[in-house]
Amino acid sequence: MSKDNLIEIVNLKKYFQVGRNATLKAVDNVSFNIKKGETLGLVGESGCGKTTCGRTILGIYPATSGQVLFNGKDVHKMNRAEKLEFKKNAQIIFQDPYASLDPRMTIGDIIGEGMDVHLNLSSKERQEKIHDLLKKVGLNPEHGSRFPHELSGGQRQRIGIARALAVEPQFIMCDEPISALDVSIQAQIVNLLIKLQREMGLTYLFISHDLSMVKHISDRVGVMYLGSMAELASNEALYDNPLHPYTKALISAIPVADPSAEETRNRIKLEGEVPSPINPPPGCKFVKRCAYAKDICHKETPKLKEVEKDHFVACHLY
Ligand SMILES: Nc1ncnc2c1ncn2[C@@H]1O[C@H](COP(=O)(O)OP(=O)(O)OP(=O)(O)O)[C@@H](O)[C@H]1O
Repeated sequence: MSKDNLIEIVNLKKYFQVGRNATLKAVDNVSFNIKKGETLGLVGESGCGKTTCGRTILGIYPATSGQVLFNGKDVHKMNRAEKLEFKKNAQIIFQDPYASLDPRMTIGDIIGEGMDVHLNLSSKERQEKIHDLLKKVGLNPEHGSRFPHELSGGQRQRIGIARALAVEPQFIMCDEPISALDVSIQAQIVNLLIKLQREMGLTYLFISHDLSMVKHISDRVGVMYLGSMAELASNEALYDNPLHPYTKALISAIPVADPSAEETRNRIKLEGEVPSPINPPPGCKFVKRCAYAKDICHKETPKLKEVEKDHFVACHLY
């Protein structure tokens, strides 16, 4: 394992058994790394496997096969003590700031809960840390005695962030952390995450279907489709020089602010529905979402390969 990597994911599969005979391949042989201190964005249409991938990395779901190495240790083979340490080091920020905070607990106790398990603090230290965290995420110490229903959506997501930070993690999986928020609040939350990352040296997996927000926050970006990685590259390479036809289509659909530019730009239409991951199309699974499909594209789904330095793509055309 390279010492630059915090996380290495090798041939990860997460299959769900649905009904008696069907298998849903939510994550199907995915490999990538997350470097220390970077943000890896994971994008793709609804149901492509982003959340399942993140949850399997965190060990919330057992892997069907493959490995997730965190600081060189396999997350799915850790003993009790290692698991406890991993739970402290790898936190999650949830999509829905309304459902993810216990309405019966005060904000202070929500933030303090993880500290009680993982940090050995006196009650004075605990209180001071809660106050510091509230300030760090742009709230006041007085918010600590309030309940979630007294706060706005943006404020609640700030609490979700403070809760994740409370146990001093190395890694945070941000699972669509802004999609339930008003557009006006979304940039504030993303900028807060960027600021905290710089201050605390955090590593993020940022899951979203909002390609412009992912561009804003990520160092590298992976594009998922039907449980597979279509393309993985640096932020600049992916947005300025997308190689996979599917990535090209997704990027061409990003809304632009200028209506006159909207008329002239070359939008690649994604026709029809995403196929079911229970019954993906035969041959290359990307074929239904590929504007350039040729005869060769009916061979099996190609593996992700490096076609330019640090630019990986799974496509027969390369
Ligand atoms: N516990 C589960 N049991 C069975 N199928 C599941 C389970 N969780 C997810 N799936 C299926 O796995 C596939 C991937 O789902 P997942 O939530 O990971 O996608 P996603 O890309 O995060 O989508 P979204 O953006 O809508 O959250 C979907 O077809 C989903 O229905």
